[in-house]
Amino acid sequence: MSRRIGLLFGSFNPVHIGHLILAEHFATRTDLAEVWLVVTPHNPFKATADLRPEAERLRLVELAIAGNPRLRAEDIEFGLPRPSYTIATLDALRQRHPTHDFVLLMGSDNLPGLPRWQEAPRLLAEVDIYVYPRPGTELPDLTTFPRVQVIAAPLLDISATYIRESLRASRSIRYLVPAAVEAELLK
Ligand SMILES: Nc1ncnc2c1ncn2[C@@H]1O[C@H](COP(=O)(O)OP(=O)(O)OP(=O)(O)O)[C@@H](O)[C@H]1O
Ligand SMILES: O=C(O)c1ccc[n+]([C@@H]2O[C@H](COP(=O)([O-])O)[C@@H](O)[C@H]2O)c1
Repeated sequence: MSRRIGLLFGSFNPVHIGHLILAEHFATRTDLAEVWLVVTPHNPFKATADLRPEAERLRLVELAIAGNPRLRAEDIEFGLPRPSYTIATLDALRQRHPTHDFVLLMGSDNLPGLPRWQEAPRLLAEVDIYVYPRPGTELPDLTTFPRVQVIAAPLLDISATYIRESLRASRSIRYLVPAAVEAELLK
């Protein structure tokens, strides 16, 4: 039987416990065997003033998940054309891991825009998507998304932006990121 692998895409600038709690939740409380944190390189359409180099963001994810056999840091997008379209990443992952069955993980805030993603009809036809409800977003009519399943997950109201702001203001990031990540960020 193929292994079902959840994909959590993000800039992880930097990774924080919100990401980790979410990843661990899907890896241990759904039918997924593993969750891979796919580090997205720079999105050319987004501001980058305080974006750490991709290799550094990947290393922080590796530090954060060290010793957890169900989580993995994935750098496949570093070698793909930019911007990173999810369908292209999925194709590349399937080519590299033909026996795995990939599932997209995303917050409900992403759903309304999904039909405008690259090759959306093929993406929506080919892959299961687990959507976790996010406060402040309403779920659209799911009949247009037959492969979408809504799965509640524990959410923390923190973001990488909050971590970056805290660092800039020399405020504590203790417990907001794993200790090893904190040590690296404070170097
Ligand atoms: N606290 C959180 N709870 C649930 N999902 C989250 C949380 N923080 C981020 N995510 C989701 O995790 C994925 C990767 O997040 P991303 O790297 O963009 O982090 P972020 O913390 O939202 O970053 P930033 O503040 O820089 O925009 C995205 O789909 C994002 O919506
Ligand atoms: O494939 C696409 O066309 C596409 C368009 C927008 C977003 N995405 C995916 O959604 C993730 C979050 O996007 P964003 O723009 O909300 O940061 C991003 O890392 C991509 O994996 C993908």
